[in-house]
Amino acid sequence: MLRWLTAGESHGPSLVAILEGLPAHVRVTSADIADALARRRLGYGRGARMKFEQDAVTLVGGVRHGETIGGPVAIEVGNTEWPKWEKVMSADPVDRAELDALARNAPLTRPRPGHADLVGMQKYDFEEARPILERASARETAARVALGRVASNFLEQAVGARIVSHVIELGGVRAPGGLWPDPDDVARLDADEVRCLDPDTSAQMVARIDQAHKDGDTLGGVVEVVVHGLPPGLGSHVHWDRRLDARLAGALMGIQAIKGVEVGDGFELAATPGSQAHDEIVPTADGIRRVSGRSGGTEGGMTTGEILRVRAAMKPIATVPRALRTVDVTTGEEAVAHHQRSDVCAVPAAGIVAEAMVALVLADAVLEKFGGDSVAETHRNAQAYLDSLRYR
Ligand SMILES: Cc1cc2nc3c(=O)[nH]c(=O)nc-3n(C[C@H](O)[C@H](O)[C@H](O)COP(=O)(O)O)c2cc1C
Ligand SMILES: C=C(O[C@@H]1CC(C(=O)O)=C[C@@H](OP(=O)(O)O)[C@H]1O)C(=O)O
Repeated sequence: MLRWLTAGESHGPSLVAILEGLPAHVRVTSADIADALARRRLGYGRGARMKFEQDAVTLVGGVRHGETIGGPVAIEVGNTEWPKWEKVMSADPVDRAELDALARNAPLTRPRPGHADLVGMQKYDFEEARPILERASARETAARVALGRVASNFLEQAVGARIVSHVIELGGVRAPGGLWPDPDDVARLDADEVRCLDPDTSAQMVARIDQAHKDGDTLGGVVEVVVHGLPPGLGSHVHWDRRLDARLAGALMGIQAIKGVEVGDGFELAATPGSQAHDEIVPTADGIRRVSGRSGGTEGGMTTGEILRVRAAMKPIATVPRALRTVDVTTGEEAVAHHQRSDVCAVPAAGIVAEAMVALVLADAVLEKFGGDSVAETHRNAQAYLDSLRYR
């Protein structure tokens, strides 16, 4: 079983992440993790913080000379904004007068609609939103992306699976259907301002972001994660919580601002007659295959061995520059929500986070099926299983 946790606040000294249960000899370096984190910072429409903050990666445990050694992998991602927040976010008590003198520490009593602010204050008994928004912030996704890179290195080395994501909709602009990226498209996608495969759609998406920026508004969209090279039989039909599609959906919905998930053609299938909705099975020189990929590569909660395809819908950024109505909780009077700075759109970054979540779920499912205390053992077990399928 693969277990993982993250901790840390948006303006704290660092985020920390632990991945436990990975076999030994997974090749991974700090440069790999820094590379994954750099991909998460890409994307047209992100706010000022992405430009002046760096992700400072330290591999704290579980890796020696570029390979995992079987113990928990611990990663620290430093927040380079920390010096400005040292007093406001200090773990130890700080003199009250000193805190009151800091403009940065002004109490956030006008909770922002669409954020965890208000309900978090009610639930955790705080008079202002700072302690809530610090942890609710999607800054935390940097820690997930760091772990996701370790998981995706494992997947590639153990079973040869490779993950890629792309943006298929942004601010209502949709890419043409049926474009599924290949792992070799990653560099091209990363070079595109909105990580969209189709250049014309990409230009329209960028124009839509510019317009939203001018209007003091924000945008959401849809990302698709595509995985090539998975074996059939990850997950199981036998129980709801072992179904791979349920596990993927839960992991994707666990990303900040994700409000919908589809597996394969998802909602569109609901409107399609059965004769055209399923993937027919045929014999080929490559073994038994499906002629289409509408199901998204799962049947009965298990991978089919075809391309896995899942989508996640992100709501528009909730800190809207043209601030929304709220209540000042100190007076109970109507007010406008806090706004300092914000992303106009973070859909391209959400795609990188979605890749990480999918990698973590799949790495867990691979280990559940094939086990192994070294990557070579996982690989041998997977290969023996694939060999046994030759006639099925
Ligand atoms: C990569 C990424 C970046 C985000 N950046 C912002 C941002 O700059 N401003 C903002 O208001 N929300 C941003 N969000 C979304 C909020 O974190 C999220 O909406 C908020 O925590 C409330 O959670 P909920 O939308 O899941 O209810 C971002 C989300 C992601 C995945
Ligand atoms: C810092 C990151 O994203 C942040 C996520 C976020 C939010 O509310 O979720 C709000 C913004 O932070 P701030 O309020 O400090 O400007 C984003 O910059 C990051 O992704 O590394």
